[in-house]
Amino acid sequence: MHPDIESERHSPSFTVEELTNMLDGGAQNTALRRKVESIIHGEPELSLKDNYFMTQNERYEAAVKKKFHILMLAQRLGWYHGSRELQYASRSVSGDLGFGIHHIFQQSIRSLGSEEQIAKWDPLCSKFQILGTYAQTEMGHGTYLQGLETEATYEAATQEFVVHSPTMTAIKWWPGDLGRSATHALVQAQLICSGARQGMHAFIVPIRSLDDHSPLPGVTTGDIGPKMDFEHVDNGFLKLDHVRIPRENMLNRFAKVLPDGTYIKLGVPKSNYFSMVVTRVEILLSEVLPLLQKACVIAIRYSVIRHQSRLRPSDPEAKVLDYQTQQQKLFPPLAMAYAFHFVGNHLLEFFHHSKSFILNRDFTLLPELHALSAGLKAMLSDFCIQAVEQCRRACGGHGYSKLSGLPSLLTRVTASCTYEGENTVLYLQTARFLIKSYRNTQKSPGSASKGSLPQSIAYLTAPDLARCPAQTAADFLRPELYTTAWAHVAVRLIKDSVRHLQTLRQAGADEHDAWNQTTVIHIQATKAHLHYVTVKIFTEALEKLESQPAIQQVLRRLCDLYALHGILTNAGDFLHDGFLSGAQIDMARKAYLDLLPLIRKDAILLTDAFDFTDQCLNSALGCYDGHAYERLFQWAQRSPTNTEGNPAYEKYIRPLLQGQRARL
Ligand SMILES: CCCCCCC/C=C/C(=O)SCCNC(=O)CCNC(=O)[C@H](O)C(C)(C)COP(=O)(O)OP(=O)(O)OC[C@H]1O[C@@H](n2cnc3c(N)ncnc32)[C@H](O)[C@@H]1OP(=O)(O)O
Ligand SMILES: Cc1cc2nc3c(=O)[nH]c(=O)nc-3n(C[C@H](O)[C@H](O)[C@H](O)COP(=O)(O)OP(=O)(O)OC[C@H]3O[C@@H](n4cnc5c(N)ncnc54)[C@H](O)[C@@H]3O)c2cc1C
Repeated sequence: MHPDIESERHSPSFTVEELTNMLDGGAQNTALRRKVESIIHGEPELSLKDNYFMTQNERYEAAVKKKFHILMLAQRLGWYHGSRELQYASRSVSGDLGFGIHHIFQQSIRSLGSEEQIAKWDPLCSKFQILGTYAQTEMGHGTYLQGLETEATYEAATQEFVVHSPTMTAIKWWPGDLGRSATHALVQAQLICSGARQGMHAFIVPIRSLDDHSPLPGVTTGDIGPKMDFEHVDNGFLKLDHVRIPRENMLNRFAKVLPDGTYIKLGVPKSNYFSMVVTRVEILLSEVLPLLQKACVIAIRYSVIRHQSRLRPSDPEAKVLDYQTQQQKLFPPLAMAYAFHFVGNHLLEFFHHSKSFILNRDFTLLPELHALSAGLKAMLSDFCIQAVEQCRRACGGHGYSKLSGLPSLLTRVTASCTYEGENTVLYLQTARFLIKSYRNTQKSPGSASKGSLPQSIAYLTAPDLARCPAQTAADFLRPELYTTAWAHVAVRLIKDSVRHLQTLRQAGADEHDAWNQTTVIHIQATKAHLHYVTVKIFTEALEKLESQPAIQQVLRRLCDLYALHGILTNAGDFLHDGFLSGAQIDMARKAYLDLLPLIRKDAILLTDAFDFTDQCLNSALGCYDGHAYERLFQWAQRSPTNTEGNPAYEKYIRPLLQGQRARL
């Protein structure tokens, strides 16, 4: 153990194991996770160690090999499909597995299929007798689903749908697991029946032979080529030329087509968008948050073994984590990593609660679920991307080396601002819900349509203070004070959004122009709302930790830091109407800066609590024992740049050097 990191673990103010258990949802889960990890790390086929040296083809093959190997292990050990064991196995290999979108395919069938369809397709998915992709995005449209061009035209005579890509821009582009793996695609296409277009519906289309994997007649498919990352996934293209599928292959929980072509709607207009809600919720905890947590672990561990410069001329060189600016870089990401753990869990709970109603065609909770999941997906992924980059930069030159693990975390998390809905577009969905809801509160008291507000926006009608009562820096460490402050700003900005819309409308702009010309303002309001939501969820989660005071205290500091960091980086919004004065901003800043050294004491333990194994972190800088330099040196020796000779020397460098010598 490196003494610089060992000393950080000497006098803990809380029990790391207890915090790990809490993050895992109980000690029995921690024990199970560790058992699975030890099995996974005992299998050489499941090692991540050569990942940084692989080509795109090698990454894909390695990911498929790992998936295959894990499935064989699961069969042997009795880990059933969807079990916790398999989730932990995936975490152990950092999700670096093939067939991730097969899971989305299966979940989409569960959300959009009837019970009979689920009974037919679900076991095939669970047993990997078919491999699926979720094929929605096209070359020409990803966001605007009404603009999708793929057509599924019903033919009553044969009781079949003819699925067709009529243009170049209709080619499906991006779906994961499509390029080289999938045998079936869940194709989102415009339904045309009895001559009428009915909007986007989901169809199961077989695309590759189950015998020899060749594309089926009418199917042109392949991989879309090199990407920024996600090299382990074969994102693909799919062109369909009048491919025929039986009527039963339209997923019909929310709509169906009768044999004679009559269209029957069973849900609300956007029911078929439900699969996206499901995925947005799922990816936050499995694919986005762990990347931020790992970046924090790596950067904070490295920052206690990295010495650079002196705090005082007479001192030895300081650990870089002792510089206030380094703490300012790394502790807000750490606070986010904890905040988003609670936010993700809260969203998951709300999702499970709403899902059963929605599947039974009670859509009362859908608008709130959609608005909350879309907004949180956008905000959490935006913040995680910024925070991972901050962690990378906090590691100086070594943060630019792939061997640190940080560049891969960054390029992977970067995709999350685009997939499952581009973030701007998702913020605007939340904005639409906020504005509609706020307008609803303004209807006259007797109006029939004025209902009670959904829980996440109930604060819109709560009594509001015009001025923040804080008189000292310590006041800013009161959760009710900063939660109220965020509520005040969010309500003011939402009102402002509505006012701007009204002003433009009164000036003669039509509804759509007025919307477009105010979208920047709506996004500002939406972000304030989401700040409020995350602060509120974090503070409420901590209230429940009364029985673990040491953990409550250490997390409370992170919660305070998260809330105050948000206030200070958006100070203008709080100063705008005089809710906070300049003097109060100074108090908030003092409270914030005073938190940094307190968090500093526990920083390593707070990262240890995430309990990522060294194999899973796969970082030369971030290992538990702190021996970063030794690992960097050893790992660099393994690089093909050092092991495979240098053909450029023979071809160019030698002739160049020898040619120059001849002329000397
Ligand atoms: C191992 C895994 C690693 C990770 C792998 C990542 C895999 C990635 C997969 C994918 O990316 S799959 C493709 C995902 N694509 C998207 O998310 C597309 C984004 N676009 C949309 O969601 C929608 O089209 C839109 C942006 C919401 C706009 O749609 P549209 O123009 O048709 O609607 P609007 O007119 O704006 O709104 C109408 C109305 O509908 C409500 N609404 C919209 N979406 C939903 C929904 N999902 N659920 C419920 N309701 C929805 C919206 O609130 C409006 O309601 P009202 O205000 O009219 O009441
Ligand atoms: C790694 C990765 C994996 C993916 N996996 C899948 C998959 O498995 N299946 C699948 O179907 N798709 C997948 N996708 C596609 C992804 O879902 C889309 O790329 C995404 O939804 C964004 O759509 P787009 O590309 O059309 O962006 P565009 O909508 O073209 O975005 C371009 C710009 O236009 C802006 N814009 C668009 N509409 C509006 C608007 N109404 N108001 C304001 N601004 C707007 C956006 O904010 C953005 O700045 C994947 C993408 C990636 C990167």
